[in-house]
Amino acid sequence: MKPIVTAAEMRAAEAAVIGGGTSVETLMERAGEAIAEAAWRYAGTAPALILCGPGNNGGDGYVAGRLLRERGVPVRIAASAEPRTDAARAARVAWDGPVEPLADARPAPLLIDALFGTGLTRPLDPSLGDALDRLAGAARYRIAVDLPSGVGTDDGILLGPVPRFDLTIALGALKPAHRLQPSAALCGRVAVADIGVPVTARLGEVARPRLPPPGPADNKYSRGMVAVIGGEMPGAAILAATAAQRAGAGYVALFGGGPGAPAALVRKDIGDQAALSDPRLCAIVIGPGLGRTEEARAALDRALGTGKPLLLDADALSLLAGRPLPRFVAPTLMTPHEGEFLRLFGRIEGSKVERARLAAARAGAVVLLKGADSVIAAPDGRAAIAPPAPSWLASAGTGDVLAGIAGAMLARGLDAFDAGCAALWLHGRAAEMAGPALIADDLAQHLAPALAACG
Ligand SMILES: NC(=O)C1=CN([C@@H]2O[C@H](COP(=O)(O)OP(=O)(O)OC[C@H]3O[C@@H](n4cnc5c(N)ncnc54)[C@H](O)[C@@H]3O)[C@@H](O)[C@H]2O)[C@@H](O)CC1
Ligand SMILES: Nc1ncnc2c1ncn2[C@@H]1O[C@H](COP(=O)(O)OP(=O)(O)O)[C@@H](O)[C@H]1O
Ligand SMILES: [K+]
Repeated sequence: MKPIVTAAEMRAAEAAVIGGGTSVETLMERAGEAIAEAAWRYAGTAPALILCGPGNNGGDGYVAGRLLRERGVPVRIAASAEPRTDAARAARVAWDGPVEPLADARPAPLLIDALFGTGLTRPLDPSLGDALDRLAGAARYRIAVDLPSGVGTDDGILLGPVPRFDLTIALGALKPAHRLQPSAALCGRVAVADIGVPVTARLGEVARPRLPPPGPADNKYSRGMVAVIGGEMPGAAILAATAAQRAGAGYVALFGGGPGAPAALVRKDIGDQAALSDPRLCAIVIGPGLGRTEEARAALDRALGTGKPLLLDADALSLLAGRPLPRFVAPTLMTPHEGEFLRLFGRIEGSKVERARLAAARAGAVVLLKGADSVIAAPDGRAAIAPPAPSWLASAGTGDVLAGIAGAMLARGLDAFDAGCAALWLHGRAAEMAGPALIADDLAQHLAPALAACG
């Protein structure tokens, strides 16, 4: 997993490197080199305007300006304030060109935003925000140093209006704001620059899972047997069941549910307790299309009573809301969207990562909080953010598909956190391949190549 570090973790990592004998100036020089290199590759010799703030983010900007100029790029620098750190002051002195006041700066084809990075603590002064917006709007290429100025590093909120960038150079490591909305959408492409600062993080980006294909010793049961419990809306359960099949489960049984499913789907009666207790059954997916009737509640209680690994989604989550959560005896993965999350856990303050973490600890289950920036957290503190996925996923039924994939991952023996991570990756990859205007049904047919990439 690529590490994702908070501002405090990044500061601690930098302090450790500095304590080991590397100067801040050296780190700033490396950051400036990375920015100059990226700008050169991206915009060539297009004239640049670099906006420098008072901290080390601004310092990175002065270094990048000097190095771009050495490459023959016409560079102008505009500052919002005098440098306030020793390293930024030194970088300012080493820049031998003029520094314009930001308010009067004229735009240039390439805009590099080095106003604020991880040190931003309060909303931008409106005049500063206006200047950034004006200059970014008039530029052809927009690059942010570390972060777009005006975003909250750890929660991705916008502390004022923030323009859209084409490229963001994340220094040392990804920060939550590069992956959490709304800021993630404003970063453009995010490139991580190695500045020689090793980081340790409690959070990561969901990575491609290792899912080896079946071997000669496998049979349909050993590959994972999944039960999907149907209900009032049969389409949703069929989407989940088909996804479980295409995500590699060897045997998928649909309990209840209507017509139109693949012939390979084994059909069971909704109340078939013996089949649900089959010792070969490795995971139960319940919620998509379940409904909230008394029959649905009874089906949920039966599933909870089996003590088997569970994927709880949609109506199963709504049925659990408003009463104390049961104590889950087997690995359990909950996949709420924001509405279901609110119903289940009430209002929780903090970033999406903190909210998912707290909910997981409270539930004693892994919580995968869906959205354009899906976050997964385990009760033991593990947490990850999904890589960006196509917004075409905002389409009815795609969550049912995710639930089915996750059921297959649980059934193949992954723990609930790893199962959720693997499902997120496969789901996103299948969506990329399905392309524009995808519908949930399309995702299943793209799971095969996604899965093949994980072998
Ligand atoms: N510390 C280090 O060793 C390194 C830091 N690097 C860069 O340094 C950045 C962090 O530097 P800093 O901690 O100096 O922080 P920033 O440069 O992000 O900004 C901090 C400064 O802005 C002021 N400030 C905060 N919010 C403000 C607001 N709304 N309006 C006006 N002023 C405001 C603070 O009082 C402080 O003076 C990183 O994002 C990265 O770009 C890199 O140079 C690599 C090495
Ligand atoms: N704008 C978006 N960008 C990327 N993924 C999204 C976006 N909106 C929703 N998704 C994903 O699509 C799925 C929708 O699931 P859900 O809300 O449960 O819908 P449904 O119940 O109709 O299946 C989730 O996996 C979610 O993360
Ligand atoms: K910046």
